[in-house]
Amino acid sequence: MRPRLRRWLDLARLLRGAGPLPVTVALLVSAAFGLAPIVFMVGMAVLLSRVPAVARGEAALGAAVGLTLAALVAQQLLGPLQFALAELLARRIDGHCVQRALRAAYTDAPVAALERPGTLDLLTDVRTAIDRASPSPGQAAAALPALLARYAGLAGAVVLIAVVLSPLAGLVVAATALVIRFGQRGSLGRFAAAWDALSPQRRRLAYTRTLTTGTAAAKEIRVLGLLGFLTARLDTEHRGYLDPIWTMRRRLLLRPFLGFALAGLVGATLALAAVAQATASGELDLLGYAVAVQAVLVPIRFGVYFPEADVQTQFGGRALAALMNFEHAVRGAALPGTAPAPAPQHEIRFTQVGFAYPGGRRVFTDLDLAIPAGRCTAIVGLNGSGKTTLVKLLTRCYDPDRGAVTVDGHDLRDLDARSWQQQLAVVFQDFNRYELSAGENIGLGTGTPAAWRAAAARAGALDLLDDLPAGLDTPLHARYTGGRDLSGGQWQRVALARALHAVDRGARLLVLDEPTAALDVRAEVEFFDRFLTQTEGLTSVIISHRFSTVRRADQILVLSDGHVVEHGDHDTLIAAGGHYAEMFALQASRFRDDLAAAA
Ligand SMILES: Nc1ncnc2c1ncn2[C@@H]1O[C@H](COP(=O)(O)OP(=O)(O)OP(=O)(O)O)[C@@H](O)[C@H]1O
Repeated sequence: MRPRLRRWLDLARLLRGAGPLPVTVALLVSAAFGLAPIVFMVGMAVLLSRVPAVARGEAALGAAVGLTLAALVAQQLLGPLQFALAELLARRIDGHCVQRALRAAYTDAPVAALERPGTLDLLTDVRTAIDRASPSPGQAAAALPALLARYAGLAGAVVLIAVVLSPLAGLVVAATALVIRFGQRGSLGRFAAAWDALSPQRRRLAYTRTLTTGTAAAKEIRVLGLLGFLTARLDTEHRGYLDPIWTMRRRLLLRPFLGFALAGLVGATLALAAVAQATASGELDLLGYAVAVQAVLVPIRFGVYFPEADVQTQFGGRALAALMNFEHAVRGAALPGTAPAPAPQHEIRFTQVGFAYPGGRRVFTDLDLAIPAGRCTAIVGLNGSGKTTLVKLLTRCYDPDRGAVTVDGHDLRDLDARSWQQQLAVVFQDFNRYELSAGENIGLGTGTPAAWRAAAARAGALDLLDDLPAGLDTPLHARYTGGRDLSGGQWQRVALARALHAVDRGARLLVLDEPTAALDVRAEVEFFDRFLTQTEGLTSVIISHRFSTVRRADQILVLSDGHVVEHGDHDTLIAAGGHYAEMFALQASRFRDDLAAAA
């Protein structure tokens, strides 16, 4: 955790994101709001000390009355204004923080960095704060002017006490206020640190809550009768989280609060005793007495938490620290390479590639394979053989820890990751189903409706689009008015259209990871026939665990346990009578049955 002073400075620096004018106005309003009670105090003291003159309505007191009333009105008006300005600053600053988090997560961060549990935790903390489920960095920074108001009030009161009573009394009162204040903040800081340590419990609880109250698992909860199990689970998670919180509250907040309240009482008693003694000895006239008694009470208010600032600065400050640590972590892990990536002209080659997921077992030890440019390569293998991991290395979600992936002899690690990824059109196995219109799901911010329809036609998704209530404009989720949800196979066609649209826009390597897993048998056959014709001349890689569907590919690589165990075209592999021939025969008989059933 960053040193305390650094964290305050980091927060103050965030204020720049809100623009100079709102910040200046907020600081001035807060200073005035903090000093208004002091002005009111002096005005009241003047009026109290001249009660008979007030009763006679002497004009000489008009200034005191005016000042007192102005201070009273200012207190009433400036409070809400300070609140509104804080909200404005917080919103603006949080907007900048969202940009920073997005930039770090999606530009600087390779997927490998995002999958590290520590980094993921930081990102989750940032997201929770930005969603305002806990105080945000913007709220923390916007609370700084509110703190200024409090300290301006304290400074005013201390000056008054020093002037009317004695500098020593002013010092005692200031010291008492600051001891209570820093003590309370310290307790809050320790509470926040202990709260952080409970994040695994908090996440489990949040997950169980979402599970029980969301729609994702509603079907299974009903049909499998999981309500009792989940309710008990929710109860256990609640206890696991809330019991330690309450213990911490008593230990870290309540007991120190009682101690500091006692310290405040002692300080105030000493100050009031000094007021009594000075009054008795005649050193203090009525005006001085009235000022001192009110001023002594101001620092006592430092014995409570400031609802407008404390939780915000404490927890929002931690969220900012999480954001800064996240930026640091992903920048440190950024993929190397700056050279612009060439489009593959000759081949992409994996040479002696080794790779293991962080903390996981080794997926590849010495993987060797070549993907010729302008041809279709199919990679087949059983579940867990490493096919998707190969796609992740090819798309530079990760870099290998041994060996190299090269494009026409250029090591991918020397190339700028973004420029390489711009050459790719990819449908991942777990591709995203965006809650956007059908057209936007294909174009994702690029192209025209005509281009989307052309890509959809090639992906076999045109009938599907024409069947939607508002065609390309139909939102692809039932929760939106006029929206429509799609079946797994229909979504897969939309994802294919998205990839083919990317090819139209200049992508030079098409990678499809299990593109037909959700299609029925007839659609799968159709897809491959159409796909190979339409992508002729394009470098394409198709991953599948169905051996029987990729036989028309120019080259088939059989992956087993992280190694290419066979390669060649379909006829060569069948003639070889190895693993491919065996799996093909096994799956093809099933495939024929399914096809016959579909026909
Ligand atoms: N993010 C990850 N972290 C740790 N291990 C992983 C991760 N993703 C995959 N693995 C492991 O890597 C191995 C290869 O997985 P991969 O997903 O590449 O296989 P696959 O051939 O694509 O399988 P499938 O056909 O089921 O999609 C498996 O043992 C898997 O458990």
